[in-house]
Amino acid sequence: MVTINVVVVGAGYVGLVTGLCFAKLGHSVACVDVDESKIKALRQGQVPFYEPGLVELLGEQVQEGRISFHTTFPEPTDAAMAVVAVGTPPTPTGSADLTSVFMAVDGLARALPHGAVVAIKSTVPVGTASKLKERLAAQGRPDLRVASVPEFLREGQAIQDVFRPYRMIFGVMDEATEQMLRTVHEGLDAPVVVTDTATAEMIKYASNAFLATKISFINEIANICDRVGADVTQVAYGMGLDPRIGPSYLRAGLGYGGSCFPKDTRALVNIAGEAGYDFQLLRAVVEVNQRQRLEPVRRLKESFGTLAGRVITLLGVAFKPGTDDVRESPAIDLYVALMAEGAVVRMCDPVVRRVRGWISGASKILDVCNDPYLVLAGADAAVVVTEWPEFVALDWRRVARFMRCPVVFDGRNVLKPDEMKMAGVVLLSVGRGCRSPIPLR
Ligand SMILES: NC(=O)c1ccc[n+]([C@@H]2O[C@H](COP(=O)([O-])OP(=O)(O)OC[C@H]3O[C@@H](n4cnc5c(N)ncnc54)[C@H](O)[C@@H]3O)[C@@H](O)[C@H]2O)c1
Ligand SMILES: O=c1ccn([C@@H]2O[C@H](COP(=O)(O)OP(=O)(O)O[C@H]3O[C@H](CO)[C@@H](O)[C@H](O)[C@H]3O)[C@@H](O)[C@H]2O)c(=O)[nH]1
Repeated sequence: MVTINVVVVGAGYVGLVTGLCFAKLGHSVACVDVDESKIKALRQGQVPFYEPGLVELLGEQVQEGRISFHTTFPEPTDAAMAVVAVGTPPTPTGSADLTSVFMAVDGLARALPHGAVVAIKSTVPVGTASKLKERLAAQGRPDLRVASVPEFLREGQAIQDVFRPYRMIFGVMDEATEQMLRTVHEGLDAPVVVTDTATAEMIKYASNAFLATKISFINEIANICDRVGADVTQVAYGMGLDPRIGPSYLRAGLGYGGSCFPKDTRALVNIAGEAGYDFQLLRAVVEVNQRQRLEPVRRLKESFGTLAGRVITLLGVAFKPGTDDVRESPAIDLYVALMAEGAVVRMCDPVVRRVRGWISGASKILDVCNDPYLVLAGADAAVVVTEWPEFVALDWRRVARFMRCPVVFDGRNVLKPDEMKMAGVVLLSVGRGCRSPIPLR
């Protein structure tokens, strides 16, 4: 195999895991990040976020001497390929903010040797690779080759997704770039789709938008199930057995969160709008998702009458299990909405320790407890926001005894109704056929 020198710009979820993957494949990797504390931690073998298996993989590759961490570009570098994996957060209008991508590419323009490949892994609007090519040419670097190599990893299982991807998309402008990408990815066993860069960029957005659509669709079905007395978990199972539909992304609940689906769906609505097209379907997907997050507030209000003074415990703050990422977590919207109703809100999560939330127009740091029994004691209701196995495995009989009112809203449909009934819990769920308000003491 050929060893390639690779520079990875951005050492977050995507950059770090990608860098480690290339290192493991035998390449020599330099990771660059502007965040000094992140680089310092990585040099000490610490991963500044929670991702299963990453600390071990980092330790192994540092030991092998195949990966190094920097706060500035090694200038000039002999890297034949650079990967751009910096953040592309949403602007207030919902489109992707490309400031970090431009900074990264401008840095690479000064650092890379002749003919190197600049592979964009950040999720960027369709047409960005072409614009970056022009930007590089304007800086006297028409020789640099720009590619779009979107990333599809899921947080919480990032290593598995990067080492065993469902597919690899190589958006290229010439054959030499395709060849370089094939060489660098040699050893990964997945179908390769070679396209132009705009198509590759669209594959990324369309994939996320489609998965988000499945989620909003099943949440709509769930809301109807509640009104007509059907069980959405069985509906999803029955639907998913049809291979044309498939079982994945049909778990009804409090909707999607995280750093990608919310941002990328809004960005695609914007991309369409800027191209003169109204993406009606996706706009509805976004709207349904926003409404779904607050379903527990409506349902608890129906039952309690008012939430003023009620103690409500949110079980789960991370946007999904297996990560400490709280970006766009439904828990934060729920916290704010419950506080606005006058409730006393407590939060619990096995890995998140604190979270920032906008309360009454001010940004506040909110503490998160890691002992569910502590925050459930004396509570009037609990909401399962994140389906951590720790919450499913609670001694619910014990919990029901020491909650003031043993009401649990299962926002992820992970608790077993029969077991909860036996434990003495009043269970509310999403789409399992119980819409009528349960009058509560
Ligand atoms: N997180 C995911 O699951 C995921 C999956 C697929 C694609 N993506 C996309 O990949 C991109 C990165 O996402 P992430 O979650 O890894 O972000 P992140 O915020 O975890 O990491 C981005 C890193 O880039 C660094 N950075 C910013 N500007 C820089 C610069 N000019 N030079 C060097 N470093 C710089 C930041 O300090 C940060 O450490 C985004 O576009 C995202 O949409 C994310
Ligand atoms: O049936 C389902 C499946 C997921 N979710 C929610 O959807 C969100 C996203 O979940 P997941 O896809 O597992 O997490 P991410 O790490 O955000 O990964 C998505 O976003 C990444 C960033 O673009 C992509 O790379 C991945 O392919 C894509 O799955 C989470 O809030 C989940 O709770 C549901 O509500 N129901």
